[in-house]
Amino acid sequence: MLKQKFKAQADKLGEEIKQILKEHGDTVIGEIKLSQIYQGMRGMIALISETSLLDAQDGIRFRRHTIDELRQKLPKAKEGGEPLPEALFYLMLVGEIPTKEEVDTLSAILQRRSHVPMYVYETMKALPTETHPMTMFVVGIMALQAESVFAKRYAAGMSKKDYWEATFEDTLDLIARIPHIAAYVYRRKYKEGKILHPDGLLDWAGNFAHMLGYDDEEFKELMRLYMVIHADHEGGNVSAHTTHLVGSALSDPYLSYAAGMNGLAGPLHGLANQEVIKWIFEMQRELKTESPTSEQIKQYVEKTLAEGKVVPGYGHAVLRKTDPRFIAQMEFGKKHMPDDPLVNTVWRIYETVPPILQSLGKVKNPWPNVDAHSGALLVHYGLVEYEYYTVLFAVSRALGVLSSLCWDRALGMPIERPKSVTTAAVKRWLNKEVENLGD
Ligand SMILES: CC(=O)SCCNC(=O)CCNC(=O)[C@H](O)C(C)(C)COP(=O)(O)OP(=O)(O)OC[C@H]1O[C@@H](n2cnc3c(N)ncnc32)[C@H](O)[C@@H]1OP(=O)(O)O
Ligand SMILES: O=C([O-])CC(=O)C(=O)O
Repeated sequence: MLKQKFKAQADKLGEEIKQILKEHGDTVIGEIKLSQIYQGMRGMIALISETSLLDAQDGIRFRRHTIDELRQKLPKAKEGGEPLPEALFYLMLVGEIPTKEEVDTLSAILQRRSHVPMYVYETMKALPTETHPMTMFVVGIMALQAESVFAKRYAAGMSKKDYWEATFEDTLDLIARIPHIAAYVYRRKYKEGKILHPDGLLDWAGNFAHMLGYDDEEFKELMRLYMVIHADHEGGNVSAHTTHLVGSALSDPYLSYAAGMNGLAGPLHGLANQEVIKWIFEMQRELKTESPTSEQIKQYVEKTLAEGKVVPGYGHAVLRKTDPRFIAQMEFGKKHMPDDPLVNTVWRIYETVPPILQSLGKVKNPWPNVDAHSGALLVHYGLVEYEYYTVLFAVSRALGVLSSLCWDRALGMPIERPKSVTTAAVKRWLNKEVENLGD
């Protein structure tokens, strides 16, 4: 059983960590420059996250498997198709690639746990329809928090040794229920509240596509790919770090995930996926063409920069090459919609933007990230409501941040509380008025 398998892996790793710390706990792993504490802690190794690891050149690896490898090795809904996101969740939790049978069992477990109480829908319904989909979504998650096993058991006096199990239960419940909340947000906001019933025979992402109202088999494949590639990006990104941080106070998985998703809703992070399509639509409107030329794109990019704005979908805090998640989506586009004008515009932007950003001399990574591509694929299938795109990202990110939270509690991670200092304290230290920074 998945739970027992996870616990056995966690116990094994817990022992190894104990030993590592016993032998090497005092080993110095690097030095911190003053600039780093003013500049977003870039490059500082400060966290442990077991589910994935980011390489600046090669991109994300989930348990050492690249996106390419996952697309080949993970079980699929159909021959030659995209990997099943449940399989990635299993891999992140247990560290092993599951068999198709194991994934099917997990899909069935998620189906069984997917009931969302009526009051959660009523809470979301109370919001005006103009409310941003991410706000509606997080309100839904917060309403659902009343269901938390962790919160109930903690209130009843749960022992530390059981935290992992309560977190595991909440994680499975949340992953099962999140697509239902997300689909409700879409149908309520954009489809006059006409809710679609789940299809119990479909996998997690296939059923999500169905509940959104997209039964095209190709769209279901896109959802499977989308849910895999957005799931995790090691531990330091805003959504993963926030979920981990809030969870470290023993806030339950509902509270922790909701907190992380409020971070995902920022335009420099997950909201960039809506900003990209908004920016392209504005460009098309302004230039009065569906397919702007490279020269027209160049001028529009220069205008964007002159207005003091960022080019959405480009740049990254860690990556220094084209995001392999962008490439995976480009491959999907080449296979399924090579002549789509909007998708072709995204590819022309890819040829045009990097040299312009490079020429600024300050942008550390001029290449596209995951968000530069995702919207165009969705528009192709008719999902044009770009304000909704970050909710899709949030559904996927649940797989990574919640499996990480299971690891946090299973490994007995403590409350996170780094030290901060004031600039006055920095000045006192630089002037040698005090011996240690922070005194
Ligand atoms: C899923 C994800 O979260 S992926 C990221 C999604 N976000 C985006 O696509 C938004 C556009 N990109 C950006 O704003 C940035 O590249 C970030 C937020 C992703 C990374 O930020 P940083 O690590 O600070 O980037 P970097 O060190 O390269 O920034 C240096 C300078 O280049 C600028 N810069 C970086 N990327 C861009 C860009 N795409 N367009 C214009 N300027 C940029 C920064 O704003 C900064 O300018 P400043 O010194 O005047 O403040
Ligand atoms: O790694 C980051 O900082 C942002 C990102 O691409 C992600 O979270 O998917």
